[in-house]
Formats: sequence, C-alpha cells, structure tokens
Amino acid sequence: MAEPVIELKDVSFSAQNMDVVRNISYDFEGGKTTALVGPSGGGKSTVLKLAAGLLLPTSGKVLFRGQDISAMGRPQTLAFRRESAVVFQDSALWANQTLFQTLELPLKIHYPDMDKDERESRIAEVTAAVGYKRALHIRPALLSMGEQKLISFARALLCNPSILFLDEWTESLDDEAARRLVGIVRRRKADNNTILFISHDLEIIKELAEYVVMVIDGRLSLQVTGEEMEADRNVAKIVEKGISS
Ligand SMILES: Nc1ncnc2c1ncn2[C@@H]1O[C@H](COP(=O)(O)OP(=O)(O)OP(=O)(O)O)[C@@H](O)[C@H]1O
Repeated sequence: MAEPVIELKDVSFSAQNMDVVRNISYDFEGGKTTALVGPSGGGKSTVLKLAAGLLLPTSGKVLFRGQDISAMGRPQTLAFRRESAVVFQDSALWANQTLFQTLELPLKIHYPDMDKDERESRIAEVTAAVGYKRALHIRPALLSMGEQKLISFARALLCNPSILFLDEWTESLDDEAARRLVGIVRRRKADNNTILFISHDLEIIKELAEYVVMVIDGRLSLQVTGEEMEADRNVAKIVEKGISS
C-alpha cells in the first residue's frame, strides 16, 4: 500500500447535539481514487469536509502527510490548501463576485508573482477544459446550477492540485458535460492524483473508484476495492442499494 496522504484517526463530528460522524478511521492512499457512497444524510459530505480540513473533528485527528491538520501552522496550511482543491455540492461560488474574480483569487493567493496576463490565460485554460462557454464577467446568479458546477470544477483545477475532493460533482450536469468532467478525473487519476469523490452514480463509481467506502448513519459500513465490487455481485448490490436509498 502506498503512503496515506490523508488519515482519519477515530474521527467524530457533532453539531447541534447531533452525532454526524462517529469514530471513523480510514487512510486515503496517495495516488488512489476513493468513492464515498451511501444514503442521503448519512454523513458523506461531512467526512469529505473533515478530510479536506474544512471542518475540524470534535474528537479524533485528521492527518495530512502525517501532520495533524488542526495543529498545522500557516505555512503548512497554505501548502495543504495549494496542493488540494474542493468542488462543493452546492458549488459555493461567491454571490457578490464575478466569476473572473472568483477564479482569480486562488491564483493571487498561491502564485503572487503571476502577472495579470498569465492569470487570464490560466483562467481561460481551465474554463475551456471544463467546457464553460459563457462570459466570466458575470455573477453566479446568472448561471444555471450546472454552469455553476463547471466554474466550481474549473476553480478546483486552477492551481493544479494533487489532491481533489469532489462532492456530487456531476449533479445538475447534462451527459456531455458530466462525461467531460469524468474524463478530466480519469486523466488526473492516471497522473497519480489522490481523489476522494462523492457520487450517487454507479457507472461513474465503477469507472473511477479504486476504493469504495460506504457511510451510513455517520459510520463506515463497508470498505471494498473497485475490483471486489466488480467481481462480487453481492458487494455491487450492497453499493447499489446504498447509493439509491
Ligand atoms: N453543521 C451541522 N449542524 C447540524 N447538522 C448537520 C451539520 N452538518 C451536517 N448535519 C446533518 O448531518 C447529516 C449528514 O449530513 P451530510 O451532508 O454529511 O450527509 P450526506 O451523506 O452528504 O448527504 P447527501 O447525500 O444528502 O448530501 C444530515 O442530517 C445533516 O443535516
């Protein structure tokens, strides 16, 4: 097994007197693609946000390359942020900023020496890669949910991260747009990126996932490899049932 890039060590997360995630331990192997699956409300997004360091556990630890995320100083946090990127389920674009401003900010933070022309060309590159064709000097309210997803995905690609956290990333997209993003993830996977994604689409899970982890009621209920899922019809059925409930 390759070195784990992200480790969840007995992680729990509670909010408003509710145990959302309970005592989860899991190592996300470097260079591998893992699908988080399970029924709605089971805790997948919370696990993804804990792994991405966007939520801090109520108890337990999340380690990035062996370092406790909650104890990292600013330089290490910045390095983790530059190396990783998140596509949120709701896209999470800034309502009061143009798409261009939203896409320019990560480049300004992580590449302070990049000049405006270079930023424009990088933004043009990633928006073309995801197939976004409309203007960039407009605000997200003018976009469909699918177009917002494309911009969110383009933002995730901007700094060429080696770790991708993708939450319901093909939701709201038509087939052509979804296939395009699947193609991008497939190429990133071939380039040994570490990818953690949430999907309710069995075909996408089968196509991309090397590991499948099911979260039900805040707990890990199944951990299998993509090969085991492919080979064992019973396992495939459990996963299928889990994602459709
Ligand atoms: N900060 C919070 N405060 C209160 N409840 C929360 C919080 N975060 C998550 N929850 C609740 O915890 C449960 C799990 O949420 P989560 O979004 O992680 O599930 P999910 O498996 O990703 O669901 P879906 O597939 O519907 O997106 C839900 O019932 C949600 O309302």
